Amino acid sequence: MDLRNHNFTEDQVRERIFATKSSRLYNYLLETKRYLQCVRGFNCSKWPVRYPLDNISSRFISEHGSNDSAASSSENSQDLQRIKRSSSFIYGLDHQQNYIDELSASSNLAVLRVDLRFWHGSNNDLMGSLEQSSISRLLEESILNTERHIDKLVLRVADTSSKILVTGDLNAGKSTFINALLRKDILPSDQQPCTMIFCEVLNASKNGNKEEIHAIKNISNYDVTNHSTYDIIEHSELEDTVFENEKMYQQVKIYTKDNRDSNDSLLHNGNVDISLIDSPGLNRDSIKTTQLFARQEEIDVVVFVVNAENHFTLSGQEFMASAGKEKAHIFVVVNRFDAIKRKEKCKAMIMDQISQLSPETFEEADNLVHFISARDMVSGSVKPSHEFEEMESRLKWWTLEQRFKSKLAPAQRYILKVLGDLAIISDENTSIASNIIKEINIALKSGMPLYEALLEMRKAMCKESETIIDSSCAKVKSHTEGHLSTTLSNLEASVFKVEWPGLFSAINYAEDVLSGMAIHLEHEVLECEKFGRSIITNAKKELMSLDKKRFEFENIDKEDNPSIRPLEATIIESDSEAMDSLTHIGGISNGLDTLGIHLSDFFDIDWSHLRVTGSLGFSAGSLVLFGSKMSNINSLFNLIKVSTNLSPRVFRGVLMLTACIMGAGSILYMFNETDAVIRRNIAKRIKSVLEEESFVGYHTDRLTTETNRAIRPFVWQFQSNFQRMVEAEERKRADHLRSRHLSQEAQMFFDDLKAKVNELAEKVYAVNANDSFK
Ligand SMILES: Nc1nc2c(ncn2[C@@H]2O[C@H](COP(=O)(O)OP(=O)(O)OP(=O)(O)O)[C@@H](O)[C@H]2O)c(=O)[nH]1
Repeated sequence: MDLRNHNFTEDQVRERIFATKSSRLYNYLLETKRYLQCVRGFNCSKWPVRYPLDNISSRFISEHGSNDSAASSSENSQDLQRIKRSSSFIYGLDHQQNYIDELSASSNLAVLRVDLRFWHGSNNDLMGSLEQSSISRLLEESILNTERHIDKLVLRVADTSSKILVTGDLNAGKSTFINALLRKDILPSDQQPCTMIFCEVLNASKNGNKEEIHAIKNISNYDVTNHSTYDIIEHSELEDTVFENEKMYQQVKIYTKDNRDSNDSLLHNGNVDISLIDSPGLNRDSIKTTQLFARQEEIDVVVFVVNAENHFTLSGQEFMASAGKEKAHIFVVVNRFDAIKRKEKCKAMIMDQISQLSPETFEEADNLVHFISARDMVSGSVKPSHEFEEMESRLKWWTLEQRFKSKLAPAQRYILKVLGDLAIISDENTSIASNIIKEINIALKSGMPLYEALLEMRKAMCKESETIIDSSCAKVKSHTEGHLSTTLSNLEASVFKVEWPGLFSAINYAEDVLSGMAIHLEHEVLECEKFGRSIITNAKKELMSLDKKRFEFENIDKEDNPSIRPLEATIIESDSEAMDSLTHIGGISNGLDTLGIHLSDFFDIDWSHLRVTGSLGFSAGSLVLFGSKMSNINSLFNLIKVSTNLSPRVFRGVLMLTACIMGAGSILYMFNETDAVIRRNIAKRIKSVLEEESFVGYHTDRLTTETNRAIRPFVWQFQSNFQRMVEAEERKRADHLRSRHLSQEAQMFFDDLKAKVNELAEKVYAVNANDSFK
């Protein structure tokens, strides 16, 4: 809609255009901030946002608060082009050098640079010294700073007021000039240089329509609605405060009413609230502070008051040169012109100075340079001169005009720069993500056969390790069982070597036989234990050779599994422990330990057949036979059978004779066979005791169990080594899958961001902030 066709005044048209553009830029600023927050959130929670390394500068080049007036259409156009052509880079997991090379060809980031003051070196060193996570953290900080700056710009775009800074040489008449604009004697003025602090004059509407003077100690905390952030002073105290400033105030804000018509008033002109800031006169102490003040973003216009009698002093020249860099145009008021006699000469000299100090201002001199006498206007008692009126209307026009440049253009320019950076970052991250996905797909595909082979190998080798332990235990079992059973069967033979000392030492002999058999048995048990150890040693060797095969499994990266120790090391460390577990503790049998010599050990009595044969038996009549063996008895009965054909008398005689012979034979036999009887009886008793307590079974079980126990930990370790290898492979695959998923997410996120950034950039570019009437 063309507003000029609707009978609006020029100011109204300008204001409406300004309001529309402000509102659009306001929303674009918020949208840009949302994108930054999204990138920051993505960086924190999902994906360390990759950063073009050639944008890491050793000094943080802050774009914040940069030359607002330098914002130009051509620069914005360049930013837009930068967004459109933001290039893609090749980057992969192992392509860091490639990455750096490619990056050198990339466009530069304008705002989202990271601060790397601590780093001095080449990009190659950088990759070594800086992890991706550190760069991401720095980027996050940079994004946060950018968001904070956007917050400031949002406030600035939303702020409808404008600020005019009035500065100039000492005693040039700055305070008088402001009073003249307000038609009020509000600021103290003196012939002596007097203003010590910045005094801002604002419309009372900004303070709930109350006329008050706020003296502020800490301007950064100042809040007009919070009384604790300032002191209210009376107008009568203002002079002392401004001239002496004993309480060290940083700034004074004077809220005043301008009862004039809005067309006449500068403070409330119907469209924009304008505030005027009186500053201390320029000298060596104040010039830096005033330069800084003038550079502030909220200062829309700088009015430089020159004393017509002095022209531009050195301080004035210095200020003009420095302010000209920030604000190309300076509104120059040459005051005290009434005191000049040769006015044209004075004008020419001052114009000459301006042409050198600020050519832009000189070019717009009709609008921007005015020769006046402010003192004539104080209190509004006098009708303003034509020059003063002209200056006043030009100042109002210039202030409103400048708002486009000072408020909207920086915001527009800043948004385009941020969007340009986001486009470059999006491109880079999309490209990196896509390369990561490709590499992961290759790694997953090529790793699959290896993984399957590993699983297969684990299955076979774990089975083999179980076989080793089972066959070892089976060998120990059968050996112990067989060996100890044979030992028991041949127990008598084990003491053949014990010498028979004769009948009178039969007890000693029996004791020797008993202990000899016990020693023999223990020796045989030890033999079995020794056999068990040899089996364990073999089993370990077999396990070690299996473990070597595991360790040498092709392509398995040992560095991935640092926790897996070769089995050999563990076996060597625990060797003696494993062997000791087979050694019996205490005696080999409880019964054997308590077994003593019995009287029956000396007699060969078989109670089950009710027969007694022995060394001392000799009763033929009672059919109880002594000192004979089964062969004797059989002979006797054969003899009896033969004798049944004899007469009773003869038979009795034969019987008696036989008994005598047998008795004598038995005595003789006793002398000859006692050692064998003792051995036999003791062996029999030992066997019976050992059978009762399952001697063979006990030792067989013990050695089998201990063999199992000695080998089992190594089998477990071997199996767990394999398990860890498999788990490491599975972890690697899971990591790959996770990174692929993240990379896919990142690819989509940055693709989407790039599209949104492009779209927004077009809209921002379409706001012609530099031209208020288009
Ligand atoms: N002749 C003449 N004197 C003026 C004019 N304007 C101001 N003065 C006088 O110049 C002196 C200084 O005026 P101020 O307004 O205090 O000057 P200032 O620049 O604010 O002074 P500082 O802030 O202290 O540097 C006063 O005595 C004024 O009366 C003018 O237009 N003509």
